[in-house]
Amino acid sequence: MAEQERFDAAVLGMGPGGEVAADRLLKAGKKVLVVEPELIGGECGYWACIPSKTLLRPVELAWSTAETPGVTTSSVVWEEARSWRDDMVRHHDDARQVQQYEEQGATVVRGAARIAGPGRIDVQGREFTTDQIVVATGSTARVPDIEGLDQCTVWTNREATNLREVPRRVVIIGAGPVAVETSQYLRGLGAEVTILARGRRLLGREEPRVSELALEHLRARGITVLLNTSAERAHRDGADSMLVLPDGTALAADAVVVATGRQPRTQDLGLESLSVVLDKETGAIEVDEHCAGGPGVWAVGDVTGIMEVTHVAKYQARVAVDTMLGRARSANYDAIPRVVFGHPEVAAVGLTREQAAEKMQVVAAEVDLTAALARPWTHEQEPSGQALGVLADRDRGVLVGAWAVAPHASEWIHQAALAIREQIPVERLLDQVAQFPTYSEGYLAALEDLEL
Ligand SMILES: Cc1cc2nc3c(=O)[nH]c(=O)nc-3n(C[C@H](O)[C@H](O)[C@H](O)COP(=O)(O)OP(=O)(O)OC[C@H]3O[C@@H](n4cnc5c(N)ncnc54)[C@H](O)[C@@H]3O)c2cc1C
Ligand SMILES: NC(=O)c1ccc[n+]([C@@H]2O[C@H](COP(=O)([O-])OP(=O)(O)OC[C@H]3O[C@@H](n4cnc5c(N)ncnc54)[C@H](O)[C@@H]3O)[C@@H](O)[C@H]2O)c1
Repeated sequence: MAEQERFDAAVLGMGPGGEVAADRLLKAGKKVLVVEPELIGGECGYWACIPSKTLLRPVELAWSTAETPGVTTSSVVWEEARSWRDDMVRHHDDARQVQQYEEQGATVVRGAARIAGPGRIDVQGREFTTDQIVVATGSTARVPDIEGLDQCTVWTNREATNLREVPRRVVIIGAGPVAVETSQYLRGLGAEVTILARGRRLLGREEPRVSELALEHLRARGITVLLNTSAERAHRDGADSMLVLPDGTALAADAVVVATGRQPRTQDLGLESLSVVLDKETGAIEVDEHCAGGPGVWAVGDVTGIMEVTHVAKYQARVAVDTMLGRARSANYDAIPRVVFGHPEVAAVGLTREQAAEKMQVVAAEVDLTAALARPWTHEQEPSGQALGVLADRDRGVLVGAWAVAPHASEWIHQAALAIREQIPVERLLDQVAQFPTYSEGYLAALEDLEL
């Protein structure tokens, strides 16, 4: 008979969702099993958030430096930037993380977990029993079904964030956050970059105005953005990967980056042995407001397909574990910020105007930050394309959405997140006093323009 050990909880997958769940359970004194086939830190730590933000940083600094009088224009030294990225992804070595979890009392098992039945986990022939299972197995890149693409040099987020050499010509398929961020660091590192967007705009989840500004900025950096098109077929021609567009244009690339969304990792997990429901279209685990997928089973992060960002994975883990520990919480996905890092940053929170108009009498205002504020001019010499938009419910007099395209927007969007989530009346927000000269002052300018 196989070895059997009993645990209070088993965490399957140690990306940000799994890590927060495990940390919280260990702090509560629980006996915890953690299972991870690759590296503790997950996709986010090694192939997504961390390396992409690390590669964007030298690029944005080089671009900022060029825009700031009195500083020597710096160029990015690839080998040094790469070395910092390698440090940030821990050279794909998680020995310290394993040790830290073991020191906290966890049992760490390397391997792919399979659920053998309620409360039963199998990892490559080792069996464990547990009262609770937390599924935090994340997602993988979805590769589009394009004839001949398999003959090409195709990069998912994994190769794109861990590149060793910068390709000369890159074509990116997709127009979401991954495409917009990746295009900027590759461009800043010297590649010729073309984005193929199958829709009319970039960042299709955001306000059309956000898409317009993002497009302006990318094009100003020399990134080619082709809208309303995609690769119809592909083939290899010597060293070149060739993508053929519907109008017959053939694009040659040294690497084709697929940035076409994510696939929740629910296959081969043995979920059929539990009363868990998977979304028919995406395969994501359906969860209730406590992130429970069934009795004794919880799911957090990308595997739920709810909002595939790290801050949501971590939030869901807090909700699930607190509920498991008898302090029931319900997840509220209102007003969770969405950010696209780059130069400048794009940030948004709450509803878009189209979404809001279905539910309420909506009023909107947009402020050109370069016209309204001093800060853009003390930040760079010739600022342009920087704006803040706000949306309010006329009847309730509260904000329901906001977006910004400007430096550091990822940080100061949180003021709108707080106002929306807590439904702070616009009247009260108008009495806030933001420090001078900052981007935060933009809120007053935008709120004063709202015709409530
Ligand atoms: C290029 C890119 C950049 C991004 N940048 C950002 C960003 O800046 N900010 C942000 O908020 N979000 C960002 N995201 C999204 C973010 O990476 C994900 O939302 C986040 O990683 C989800 O965390 P998770 O814990 O659900 O899963 P993951 O990070 O995917 O981790 C899941 C873990 O489960 C493990 N696993 C898989 N199968 C099994 C199994 N059978 N048994 C046990 N373990 C298993 C995997 O090996 C992995 O370690 C980015 C995504 C991409 C692609
Ligand atoms: N800063 C951040 O927080 C950050 C950064 C990167 C990614 N993420 C998250 O990671 C997830 C994945 O991002 P993403 O940009 O890959 O996905 P996405 O789902 O946001 O966008 C996918 C894009 O690919 C296009 N597409 C899909 N299938 C296609 C096909 N067959 N041919 C051509 N185009 C196709 C879509 O039209 C869309 O533009 C998202 O949820 C995103 O929010 C977050």
